[in-house]
Amino acid sequence: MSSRNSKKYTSFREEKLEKGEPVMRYEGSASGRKAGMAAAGGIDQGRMVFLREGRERFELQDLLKSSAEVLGTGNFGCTYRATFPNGPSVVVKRFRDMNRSGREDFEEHMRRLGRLSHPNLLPLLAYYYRKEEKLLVHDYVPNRSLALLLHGNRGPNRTTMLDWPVRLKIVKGVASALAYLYEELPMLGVPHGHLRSSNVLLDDSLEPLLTDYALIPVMNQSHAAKFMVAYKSPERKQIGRTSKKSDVWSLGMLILEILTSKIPMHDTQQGKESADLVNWVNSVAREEWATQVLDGMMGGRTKNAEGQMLKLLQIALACCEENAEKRWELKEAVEKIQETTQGDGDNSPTATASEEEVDSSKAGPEDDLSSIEIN
Ligand SMILES: Nc1ncnc2c1ncn2[C@@H]1O[C@H](COP(=O)(O)OP(=O)(O)OP(=O)(O)O)[C@@H](O)[C@H]1O
Repeated sequence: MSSRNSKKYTSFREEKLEKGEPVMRYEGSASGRKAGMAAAGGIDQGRMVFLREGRERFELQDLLKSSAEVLGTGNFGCTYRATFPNGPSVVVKRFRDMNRSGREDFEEHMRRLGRLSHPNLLPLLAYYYRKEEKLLVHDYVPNRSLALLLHGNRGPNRTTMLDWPVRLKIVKGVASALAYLYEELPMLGVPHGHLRSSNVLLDDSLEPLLTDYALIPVMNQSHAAKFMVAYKSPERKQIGRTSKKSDVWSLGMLILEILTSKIPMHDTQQGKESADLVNWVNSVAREEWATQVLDGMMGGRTKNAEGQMLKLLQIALACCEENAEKRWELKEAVEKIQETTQGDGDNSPTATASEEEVDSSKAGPEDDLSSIEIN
């Protein structure tokens, strides 16, 4: 390295950091996706702060020495899976645009997030603070994300894993975690802020675990405005600001995605053709919803399944109401979702309906929906 270069960068890794590129040392795996965290240098000041009792602790140096796999590069930085020799895997997410607050406020917010505890929230295990960059550490969730299962695997696995009871369980779990966030973080303008299918992870029993929640208060505002899902809500476009109801809109979009297996517009790459899910559903005649809108791969029709799917579709559309004033509060949306199966009895895949029962459950979506009030 020339002296000019060595003056500018003390190492290859710092050069990468400065250029805003993901920093890693490739170890020559066939896919090129295995990387050593060892090279993630330039982050060796500061300390790793753990937020959970009873969890195995490690230092930043251990993390840097672990073997790491890049899970993806999202809008905020790179996300790695780091595996310790004889230890568990953790996920380390690197954020560069997280300087909205000073260190004290940042740490206070992290402690607040560290105290959250809900079966459908992925706990924040630890964080690392450096002015230029923050690391957030969570457990690795082997089933990865709902986005991957819905859109990344069109094979037989998707049919068997994401059947209707599982999708309903995911919707209910997400709703319950959101309700918890709203209760615990009433001081936040938008308590989740980035609800999308890649931030819904699935545990071994396919229970949903929300991640990337409550980060708006610490994200640089311009970056949040450009990339966070809450900022894509109609009110942000109409009146230039988000509100507590922005998460309700995101929830509606997520439910539409779950029911149709189509990717919402805010999640598609620029230039890639896509349909706005709300407009698309509304463009299909109601009598056709069961056959044209609902993902046929949900399969396993139980006695009441189709009626429940259509109820949930109506609820999702109500959550996506353009006018935020008229849109439900989160509490109301969650109640409607939890009521979806009320009085329907067993919804397990074993309670499969006979052909006749399935046919009769198709008898006019409006009949099935008459019991829910929208708006
Ligand atoms: N704890 C985790 N366990 C397993 N997979 C995870 C975990 N956290 C994130 N992922 C997956 O890693 C990939 C990259 O995540 P990342 O958060 O960087 O990007 P994203 O969710 O696609 O976009 P965004 O940056 O907007 O959140 C995604 O597929 C995500 O679902």
